[in-house]
Amino acid sequence: MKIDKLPAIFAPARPVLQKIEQAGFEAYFVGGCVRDTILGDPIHDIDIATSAYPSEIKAIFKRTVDTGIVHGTVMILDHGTGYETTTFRTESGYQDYRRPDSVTFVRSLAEDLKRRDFTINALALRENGEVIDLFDGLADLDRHLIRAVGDPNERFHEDALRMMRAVRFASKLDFVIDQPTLAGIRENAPLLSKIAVERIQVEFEKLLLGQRPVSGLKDFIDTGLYRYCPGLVDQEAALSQLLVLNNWQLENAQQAWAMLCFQLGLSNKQVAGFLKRWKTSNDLIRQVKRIIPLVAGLRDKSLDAMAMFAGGWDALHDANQVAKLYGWAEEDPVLEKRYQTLPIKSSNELTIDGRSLMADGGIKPGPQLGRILNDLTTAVVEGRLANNRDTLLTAARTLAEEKG
Ligand SMILES: Nc1ccn([C@@H]2O[C@H](COP(=O)(O)OP(=O)(O)OP(=O)(O)O)[C@@H](O)[C@H]2O)c(=O)n1
Repeated sequence: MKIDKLPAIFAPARPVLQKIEQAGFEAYFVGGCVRDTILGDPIHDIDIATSAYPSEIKAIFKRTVDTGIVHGTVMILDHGTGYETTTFRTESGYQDYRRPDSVTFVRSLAEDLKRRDFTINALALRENGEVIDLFDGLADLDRHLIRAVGDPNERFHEDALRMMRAVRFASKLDFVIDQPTLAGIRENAPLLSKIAVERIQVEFEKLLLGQRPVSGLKDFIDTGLYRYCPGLVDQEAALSQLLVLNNWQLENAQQAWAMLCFQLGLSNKQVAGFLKRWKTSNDLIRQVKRIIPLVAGLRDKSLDAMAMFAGGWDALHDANQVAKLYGWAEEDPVLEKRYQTLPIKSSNELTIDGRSLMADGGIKPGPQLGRILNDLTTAVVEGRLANNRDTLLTAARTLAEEKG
């Protein structure tokens, strides 16, 4: 097969291949960029495979960065764009830089392609648009099939993360996993426990955010992969409940993890522990902890002004997206209007603060000051007091007398 017109993103990359070829080596576009070109999906980055060793690439190009030299990867910098260029290799432990000795360089493209994970990822593309398809990857793209290249057991022993990649691609592309490949996952699932959690996390998140998460998740559960993921071993029932929800579509990582934590029934305290085991960022943990009470508020129809104020718009929007899965969401514009009509959206907007309560309201410093400030904030958010300086100072004095 020959692609007559490559997507525009390849235009500046073609001279890079030509230059490597002119130096006497082979070079091809490989991996996701070829798959996505044929599917007509957006392409994020262009990977190159070559017969040249990293030192040889570095001799050809002036500007390179050693991004993964032990794995044979050098980034070529060309007119502001980086191209990851990797020497043909056979290996186990893709991207696992703790195991650099698991790589063997080879000089043939066929050797390289046959150690790749799935047939749809084992296509190579020449600079002139010709596709090299040694394992029927084109037919599998056509029939929407995820199939290991050669023996699934061998592929999963080389890198157990590939089992997570299979379920991720099933969700992301809305493809089906071929039976022998699925059987291979079932058999080798325990190998996942050897894989760094950070790598599993990336794939699982992509699964949850894919086109058809329910299909990837079904395979994730049926093959037993979930047992080797942090905090999920006892959660088959809760995970399976997700499969009966209409095919859902989430927008971002915080929604995905909030949905998962909510579905698992985790308290806000447990959320932090669970997500730490998954090694997500602290920022994500903070966001999820804001979203979950809002989802519960939508479920219980108890979402009041103070809850919306405390959560903020971003968390509220995310919570509504999660609530959609369960049929608890409010119409987006209705929710937005409710939020927009809050008298204030942040405590910065209050016409008083701790300092003015002391200076102009005569309130003494101490815990009482904090309590009064909280009461005033709530009263303004709930529309019981106007956000007017004199009104609030008077109310503060009354509260101070009451609280004595
Ligand atoms: N565990 C892995 C990881 C990657 N690959 C090979 O390396 C290519 C590039 O991998 P990567 O960039 O991680 O993923 P993509 O397939 O490009 O997919 P995406 O960009 O959507 O993540 C894959 O297509 C596949 O040929 C592999 O065989 N085994």
